[in-house]
Amino acid sequence: MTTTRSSSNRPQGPRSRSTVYGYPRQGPGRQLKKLTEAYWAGRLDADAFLAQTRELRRARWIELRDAGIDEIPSNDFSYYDHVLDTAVMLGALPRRHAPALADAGQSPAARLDRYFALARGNDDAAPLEMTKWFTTNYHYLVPELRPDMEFRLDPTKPLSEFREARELGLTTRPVILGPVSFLLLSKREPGVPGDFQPLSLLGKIICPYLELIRRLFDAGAEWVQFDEPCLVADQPAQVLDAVATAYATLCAEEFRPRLLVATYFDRLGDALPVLADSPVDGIAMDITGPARANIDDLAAIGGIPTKRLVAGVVDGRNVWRTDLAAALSTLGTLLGLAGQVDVSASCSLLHVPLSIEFERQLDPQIAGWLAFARQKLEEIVILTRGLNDGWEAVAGDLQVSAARRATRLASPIVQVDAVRRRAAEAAGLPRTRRSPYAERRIVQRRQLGLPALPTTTIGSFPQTPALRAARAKLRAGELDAAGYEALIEAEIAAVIAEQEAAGLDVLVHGEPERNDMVQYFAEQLDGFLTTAEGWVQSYGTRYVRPPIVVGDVARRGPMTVRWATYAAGRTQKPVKGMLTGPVTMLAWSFVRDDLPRAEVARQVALALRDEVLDLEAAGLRVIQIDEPALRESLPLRNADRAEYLSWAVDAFRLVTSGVRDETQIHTHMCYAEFGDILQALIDMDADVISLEAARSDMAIVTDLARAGYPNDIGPGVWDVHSPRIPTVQEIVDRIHLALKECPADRLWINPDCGLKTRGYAEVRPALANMVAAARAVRAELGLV
Ligand SMILES: Nc1nc2c(c(=O)[nH]1)N[C@@H](CNc1ccc(C(=O)N[C@@H](CCC(=O)N[C@@H](CCC(=O)N[C@@H](CCC(=O)O)C(=O)O)C(=O)O)C(=O)O)cc1)CN2
Ligand code: MET
Ligand SMILES: [Zn+2]
Repeated sequence: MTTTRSSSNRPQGPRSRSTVYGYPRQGPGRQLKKLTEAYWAGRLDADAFLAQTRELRRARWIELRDAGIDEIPSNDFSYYDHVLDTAVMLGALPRRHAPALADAGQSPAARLDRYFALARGNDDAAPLEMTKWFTTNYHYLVPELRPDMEFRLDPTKPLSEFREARELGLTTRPVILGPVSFLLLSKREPGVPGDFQPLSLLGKIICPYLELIRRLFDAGAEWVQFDEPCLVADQPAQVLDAVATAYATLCAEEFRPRLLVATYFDRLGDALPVLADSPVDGIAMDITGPARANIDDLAAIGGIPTKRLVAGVVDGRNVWRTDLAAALSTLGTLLGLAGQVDVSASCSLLHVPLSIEFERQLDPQIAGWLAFARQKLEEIVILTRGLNDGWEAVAGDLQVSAARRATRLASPIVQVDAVRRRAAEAAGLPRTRRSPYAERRIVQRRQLGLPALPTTTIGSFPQTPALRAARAKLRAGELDAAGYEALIEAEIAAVIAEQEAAGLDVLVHGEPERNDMVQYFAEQLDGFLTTAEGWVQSYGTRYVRPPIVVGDVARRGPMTVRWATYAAGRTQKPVKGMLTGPVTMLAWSFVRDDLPRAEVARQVALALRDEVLDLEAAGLRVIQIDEPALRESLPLRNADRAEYLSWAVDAFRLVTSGVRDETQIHTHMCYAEFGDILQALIDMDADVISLEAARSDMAIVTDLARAGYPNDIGPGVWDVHSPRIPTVQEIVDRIHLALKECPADRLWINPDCGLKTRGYAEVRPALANMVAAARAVRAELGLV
């Protein structure tokens, strides 16, 4: 590695400062989850909840301060989601929640309940919709706007958090979702005409933002951060104009803190000159991965000599230790391109676990390769010191960093020759099924003996507290493997019986043995590490522990065959084997940074291909490979999309192309805008694809039909994200909608997604209604 040591004689200029945009909210041991769920269950009253969560915020600030972070954020904390917080702050709430608002008064308990009702719904009003936050596995709540919306600032949250931190002697930088991204991330409130564009509310929404910065200024804020992550996607001129207008207006305010516009997850592209020419005081940019293009783009416009640049050189989305020498060298380059250069992570640290220190079972050498949020703070502080005081001041740290990288690159678990050889040979494997779909479907129909409009589910059945408790006991050594497996068998038998009773056509084993659809496989594959405490917020109080792809991936042995065959042995009906696909395995893991993702995906695909063939050999005639993350991983910039889709589809086909024509391959996807990837869905050539559709009135079926989608489709007829039980009539109506666009002999009837977060009290009647609806439509059409 060659680096220039230019930063030790850095140009005269202000000293650099260390900062972050956000820190994990949950606290050690997922305190926030536990407090919130206790509050919801009535086990904790509002006062206690508020007092204890306040303590959690204090502890986070103290942690940042003690780590040596110079400029500490506030308002990055949230009880549920920061986009919802912004909507509440702006008074941008749908009408169906307005009565609750009016009744709520201003008591803290009433405010909390109203807030959680927006997130989770209540008897009177459905919640806001949840969707993926850019290319991450975090979900935000989608604000709903209408043309006549009157925004009204409620600055309680940012102001009180700012003051709480002040009590610790800290002047924080409030972090707030900026006006343009807020509007772009919102949608129309139900009932609003389709031609309404949320962005048209820009003129109105600026007023509460102006008032907010005045109020924060009065409270003593020196800087405010407005997040505009939407600027890293390709945006039309209209959006870029909106950015210019919005920030010109905000900066024209006389009594205001300085404004930092923060962007992350990719490069700024055309938005860079717009921000550079705007009067904002600082710009925060991602300087990792493809976003390193920001460096050349900055140079091309002559830098931002009058502004502050916050350089996100520490990857906020992955868990590898930063190459400190390389980062310091990058920072040295950036010094010439801005009035001031500060050091940060590429995005909020919300997307990584809290600290590697909690992984006590981990090999210390491997732990040394990893940086979770707390370790990233250390890296940011070291880099800032290096930038200010020269390389010599951090020579020891650079040495440790280099030594850790060296052990990683030389480790026998990182590169496994047999895996490399097999992956290289896989280039020659066919990627197509033996016969085209039109022929496969005939043999599959014949041997599966399914009725028209076959009914099935997406895989998981309720993950009961008893199952989770059993796994916890197994881990703690209070239950042995045999006892645990007996429990899982009993659960599978019960799930099969449930489905027989409901009258479903293609059954599943219910996934009771899986802690998570990604972690479960990662635990059984070489090359993956899993964590004990590496929780990352997925939505609200739900967390995941993303595994870490540390080395070459290979299957040790069959992973699902035991449970799949056990289930198949309990019924005459076909049972669907259930696997998580390669793209989703990568998307919901932290992936190694020393090998192209396409290559890692191919290794995972080969492992899954073996599993598929083992399931087939064991007699499973239907196998589903879930790819719910295929859409969310689509790169934000159009220019990067084709390459991604090409390897993603290739990996799926590598998993599935080895089976006989008789074996029916299903795939499943949820939470997504599929419009951009319709051709990829066709190219995957699954015999059956199930998709989320209930909430969007089956619109996906129209999209697929227009795109000429040729294979079977299972648009979800039951929105499993809501506790509501759909009626038979509602489901019949949805089937009718789907039948307008899809012939009956290619249509399946299933829920939107798995049932793991639901309870049997909902699942039982909803499945019965779903089967009754399918039967009613079959009868009506004279089909059997
Ligand atoms: N990786 C991933 N990403 C995804 C999804 C997904 O399924 N997996 N689905 C979407 C998001 N949906 C989600 C839906 C549910 C949960 C969820 O329920 N998470 C659980 C944890 C799931 C888990 O890891 N369970 C483990 C550990 C459970 C646990 O917390 N155990 C306790 C003890 C529990 C007890 O004694 O009862 C402990 O370790 O402290 C298990 O079952 O074994 C939670 O937050 O509570 C997460 C995401 C998109 N992204
Ligand atoms: C997030 S997609 C979930 C698919 C999985 N088979 C399940 O049913 O839970
Ligand atoms: Zn799903």
